[in-house]
Amino acid sequence: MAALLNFSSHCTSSSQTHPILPTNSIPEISKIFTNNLTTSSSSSSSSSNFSKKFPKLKLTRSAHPLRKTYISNHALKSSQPSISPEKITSQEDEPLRIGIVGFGNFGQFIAKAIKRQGHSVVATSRSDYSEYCQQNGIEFFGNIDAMCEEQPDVILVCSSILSTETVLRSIPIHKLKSDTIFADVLSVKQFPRNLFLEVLPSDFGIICTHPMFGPESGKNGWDALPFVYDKVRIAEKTAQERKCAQFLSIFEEEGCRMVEMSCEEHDRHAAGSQFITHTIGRILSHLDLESTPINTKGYETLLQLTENTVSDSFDLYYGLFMYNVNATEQIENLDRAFETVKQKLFGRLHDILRKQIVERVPLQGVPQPKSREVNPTPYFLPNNEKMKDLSSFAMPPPPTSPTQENNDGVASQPKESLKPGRDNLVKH
Ligand SMILES: O=C(O)C(=O)C[C@]1(C(=O)O)C=C[C@@H](O)C=C1
Repeated sequence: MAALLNFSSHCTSSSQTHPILPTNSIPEISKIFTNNLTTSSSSSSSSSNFSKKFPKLKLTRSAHPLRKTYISNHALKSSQPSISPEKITSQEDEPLRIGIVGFGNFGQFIAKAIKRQGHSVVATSRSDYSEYCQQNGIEFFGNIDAMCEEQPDVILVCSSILSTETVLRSIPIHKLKSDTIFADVLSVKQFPRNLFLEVLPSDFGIICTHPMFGPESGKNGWDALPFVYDKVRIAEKTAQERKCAQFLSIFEEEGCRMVEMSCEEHDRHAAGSQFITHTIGRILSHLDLESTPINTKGYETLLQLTENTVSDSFDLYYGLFMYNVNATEQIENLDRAFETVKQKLFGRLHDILRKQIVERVPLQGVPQPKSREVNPTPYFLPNNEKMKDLSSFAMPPPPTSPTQENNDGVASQPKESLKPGRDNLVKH
């Protein structure tokens, strides 16, 4: 186990090149990710009545009459005492200062909403985004140390799944306020939760989130799009709790459907939905599908799915697989499902063929033989006469003359040129 743990940290650490995994080690690695949950509280302190606790949010919600808050079992089961609304947020709360670590597409996409909601953003990234930040009212720092000196209330990790551990371990934690909240937006949830719990000091807050949309699917607004969150470790009745509520209100105010859910539950659902979607998209991309003049709606959907999937990085897809303990099972389910479908098709074909061969049942719609022929030849096969010389029904009969047509209307080929195989089946 220890060796495997080392292996797991190697997998997720600095270099982004991972050793090729022996297939049989994948379930073992999956177990590590689930078993390594030592201190996870995975709790949600509040929750059963989100809107009561956030009167400010209620106002916005009434402007969206169709919006519903989905409260998961996880949230309902929470045994934590509820807290009076005034202790959670107050109208006088200062806007948050949010530090985004990893400022690629996704970081920029989230930053826009944070700004729209009146909070300030500082950002850092391996690449230089200073120009973009200057144009968008964001302070950019070329190194993470300088950004942490700004002491953001929330550090929002927007790195890729594969680089998150390296990024997290490079943050100079001692420069931050002791009640800083760490949040992430990864498409997998148990992995960052366990990592945060392992690396961050116990006073630091932890909230794991997953906006179930991105720059493409959320480009026309976030209304009714699901936003999953798990308040893994937020100190109750403290400024940290208020800041956490303010942070969540960004997404609520943008119109998201807030879904409080444990990281385990998220990963189970996401493996059966997002991971399957990306897998089908990746498979289809290998078919090089092209638009035709007669596309059906369904086909258009597949083309769109393929395009969307391949425009995401392969690292994202690999992350969805490698860092979700449920993904391997889904690949296996998919394999089985494909086999079942093939069996259904070929099984039926086989039944028909056997009926013809054994029970001599003629195929519907196929011309019946002349009455003097007692035993009609199965539709697929050469007639009995011609079968005499054949070692296999795949071999057509020897020609009587090089170009003479046989009874089945198929020109015979000279014997020497015949090889057993699909192309030599008698066709009608
Ligand atoms: O909108 C996009 O660009 C996305 O690809 C979004 C998408 C997805 O659809 O799988 C990708 C990553 C996020 O975790 C959530 C959703």
